[in-house]
Amino acid sequence: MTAILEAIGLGKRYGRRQALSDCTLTVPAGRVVGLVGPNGAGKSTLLQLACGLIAPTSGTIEVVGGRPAADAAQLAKVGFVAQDTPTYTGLSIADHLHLGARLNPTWDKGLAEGRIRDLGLDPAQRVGRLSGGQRAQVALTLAVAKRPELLILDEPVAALDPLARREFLQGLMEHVAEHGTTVILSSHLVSDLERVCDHLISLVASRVQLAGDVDDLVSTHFRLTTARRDAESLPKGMRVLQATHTERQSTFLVRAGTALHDPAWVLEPLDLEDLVLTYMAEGRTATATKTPEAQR
Ligand SMILES: Nc1ncnc2c1ncn2[C@@H]1O[C@H](COP(=O)(O)OP(=O)(O)OP(=O)(O)O)[C@@H](O)[C@H]1O
Repeated sequence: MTAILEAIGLGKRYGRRQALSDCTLTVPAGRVVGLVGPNGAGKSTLLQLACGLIAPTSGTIEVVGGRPAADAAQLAKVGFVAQDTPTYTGLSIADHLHLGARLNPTWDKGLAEGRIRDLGLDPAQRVGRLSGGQRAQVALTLAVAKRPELLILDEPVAALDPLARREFLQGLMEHVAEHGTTVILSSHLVSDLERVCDHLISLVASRVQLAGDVDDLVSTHFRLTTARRDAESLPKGMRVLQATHTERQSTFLVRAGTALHDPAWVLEPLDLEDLVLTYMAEGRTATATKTPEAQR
């Protein structure tokens, strides 16, 4: 497996606030990676460290074989669309494309102009007059026309309506299919991620809680329903993430390394949304049980 991002003990602290802690992570190349986690979990911090906008306070990070933003060649390998899809409101779309061409040695003029045309946008239009969805598309066009090896998108669809979101993600997937770009995409919309991602990273309370291929994660997580019993009585090797009980019945959300067979159990696979929410809830409980001092 070729890694496109490798972090070892990566951390970022702002004064007394730890934004990211002890993050050790390998992101395989050629994937569309979903980054999830509750507000303030450290997603933007990790993405900004990956593109070199901020420097770590501990540990190391390498992207596409080098230190983020180390030099012009390294900058050219990574495309980044920040959370607020920044653009110059007073400039036209064509001005943005000219700027992109001047600033990026690997600029693909045909790709940029073709994308704007396919979107039905007028290059003479001032970007400040575009809708949020159209502005997001312009920002994505600027990032992909660099022809980066790694494309980092920080909640690019957060402000878009469901149709604009679908179109944005469709455009992204078409680009990935054609150019093989690795994408890391943060979002709170797990159903969107479920459609486009094949690898998932979950951050909770500044720490990596879960990382892996979506297929592997989905095939090892289950909802298990049985006659009422304690979690401790389940076989070893099964990790119980959540347990609920009625008078007669127990339901466990579990992670199991091997296939589960017991005629007394009803097993259902967890979809990605259930899985993500279960881990988030588990992370919240763990954080809540820490002392306030330990959380700082
Ligand atoms: N420039 C900064 N100065 C001080 N604290 C910061 C700064 N940037 C982020 N933080 C803090 O670091 C933590 C992680 O923030 P971050 O923006 O990475 O979270 P996030 O997971 O992207 O959140 P959201 O989903 O709300 O966008 C938060 O507690 C935040 O307040």
